[in-house]
Amino acid sequence: MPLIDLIRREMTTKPMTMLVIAALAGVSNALVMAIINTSSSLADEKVDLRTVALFGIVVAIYILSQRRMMQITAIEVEEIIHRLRRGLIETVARSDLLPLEQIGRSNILAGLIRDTQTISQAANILVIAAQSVILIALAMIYILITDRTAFWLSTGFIAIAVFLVVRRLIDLRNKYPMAMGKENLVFQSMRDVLDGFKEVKLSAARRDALLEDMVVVSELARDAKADLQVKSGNEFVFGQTMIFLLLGVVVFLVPSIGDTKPEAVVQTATAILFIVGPLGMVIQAVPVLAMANAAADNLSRMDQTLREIAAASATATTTAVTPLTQFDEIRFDGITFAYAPVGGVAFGVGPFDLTVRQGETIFITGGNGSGKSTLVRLLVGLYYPDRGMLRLNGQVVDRHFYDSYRSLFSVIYADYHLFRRLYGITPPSAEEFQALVTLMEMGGKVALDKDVFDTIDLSSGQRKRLALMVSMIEDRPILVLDEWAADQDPQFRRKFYRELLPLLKARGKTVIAITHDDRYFDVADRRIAMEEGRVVAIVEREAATGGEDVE
Ligand SMILES: Nc1ncnc2c1ncn2[C@@H]1O[C@H](COP(=O)(O)OP(=O)(O)OP(=O)(O)O)[C@@H](O)[C@H]1O
Repeated sequence: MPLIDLIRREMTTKPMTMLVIAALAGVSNALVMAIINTSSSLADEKVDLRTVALFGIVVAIYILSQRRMMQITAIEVEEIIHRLRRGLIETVARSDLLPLEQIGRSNILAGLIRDTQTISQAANILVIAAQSVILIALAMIYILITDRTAFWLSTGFIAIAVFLVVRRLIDLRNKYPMAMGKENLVFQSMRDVLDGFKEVKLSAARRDALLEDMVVVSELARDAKADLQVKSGNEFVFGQTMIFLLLGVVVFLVPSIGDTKPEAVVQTATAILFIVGPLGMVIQAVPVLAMANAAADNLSRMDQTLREIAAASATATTTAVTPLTQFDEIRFDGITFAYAPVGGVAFGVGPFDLTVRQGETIFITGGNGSGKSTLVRLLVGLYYPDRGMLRLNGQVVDRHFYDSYRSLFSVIYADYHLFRRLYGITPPSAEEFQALVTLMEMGGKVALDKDVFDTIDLSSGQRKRLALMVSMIEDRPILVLDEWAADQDPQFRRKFYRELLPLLKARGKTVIAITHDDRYFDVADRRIAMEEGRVVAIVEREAATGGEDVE
């Protein structure tokens, strides 16, 4: 069972310790019942102080052991979930981009948020159910000592009830993952509404269509889950009915067979009444267990997939990566790459035969979908070539060297993510940061407190400037920019091409920029023109178009 495997694999408290504490709580709970039961049947006699003292001790043991049990469970479960989350995030961080894109963000988030929460919420119910089992077992022993006939009848009855309930619940087992799958779809729709909120807000037609779609998936999830709850509820009622029948048997049938004394009937009936609650808990816990099990299964399968992806990436992330601070030359020899086919058609790029030398400013140009970003992803080591050789300073870059290789690049993707913190980057001095703010014309817009920006709520052009500032602080040998200037105003765009790129070049940086700004093509040492995944021209030092760079 995935949940049990998960708990056994991850639990740090010894199972024996758990068992002893659970048994203590269960036994003390049962003893409370036994003392009350025995004393109440002797109600006409004088109160025995020793019994009262024993009662007090047993209650104290119950309080201590039950609290300890709950405490251990809460801490253990949250620790397991913490480690699971951490493991998943670490594996995600070690994985390669392409397979991660295929799993999809929604699925990874569902695992990280919903499934871990399901397990966390189930933990207490499961502990109480486990204790209930102990309690039921002890009550049965009590009944056995009190009256054999009643014991065998009760055992038979409970066995049949448990068998029937479990068999009916097993039928429901496969429905849990299905219901969760339906909920995943709701989760994706929710993300659509939240991520696309601005688009949704502006179009009533889009909003209505999206909501309609969401209502359909939500209704499917509702029906699947309600169906489960109703069936689980029926099982609960069925289980309780079995108990009532059992009580009936003990009270009406037991005295007429065998030689059971009337007080034994009372004691047995009281003991059975006492286990009504625990039996209900066990029955209720079965669907919870099934849900937590499905969640654990989902998590372990995702963990397994992610681990396989991470292992296949075979990069050196497990060992410390020594960042490369310089290079002479990167070479692409006959490199090709193709995406997995979409609709039967696979987009491929290459073969590329290219060289990037230290200090060069290179532009990559071409129409939409011509493969520029794909080339950049190959260049910075996010995608691995299907064929061909990647060489750094003449040495072949094999997969084990990719992490070091990637450390050459600072990249601002078209869909870049701006972090509020300078994660993994040594913060600049106040003077250095101020100089950057002035250079990027960001005065009064952003401040750096140690390694945290006071805000990243900026205009899209300003956010791009801030991203460039971060790259300059990061100070890696190669800066890759994907249409960086696209959302800059004409003046700053001009500054970018005419001042910033030459400045970076003067500082010895290699810049590779995807651009459509043809009036500035002369800034590049080389321009690589692409069409349909292939390089169609390499233009060395283009002539300036002449005239002012006015847009
Ligand atoms: N993650 C992906 N999975 C499958 N195919 C993809 C993926 N990303 C891109 N493609 C395919 O690769 C082609 C080239 O995409 P790419 O992003 O490299 O183009 P581009 O030249 O950068 O375009 P643009 O100027 O529009 O940014 C696309 O037309 C698409 O068919």
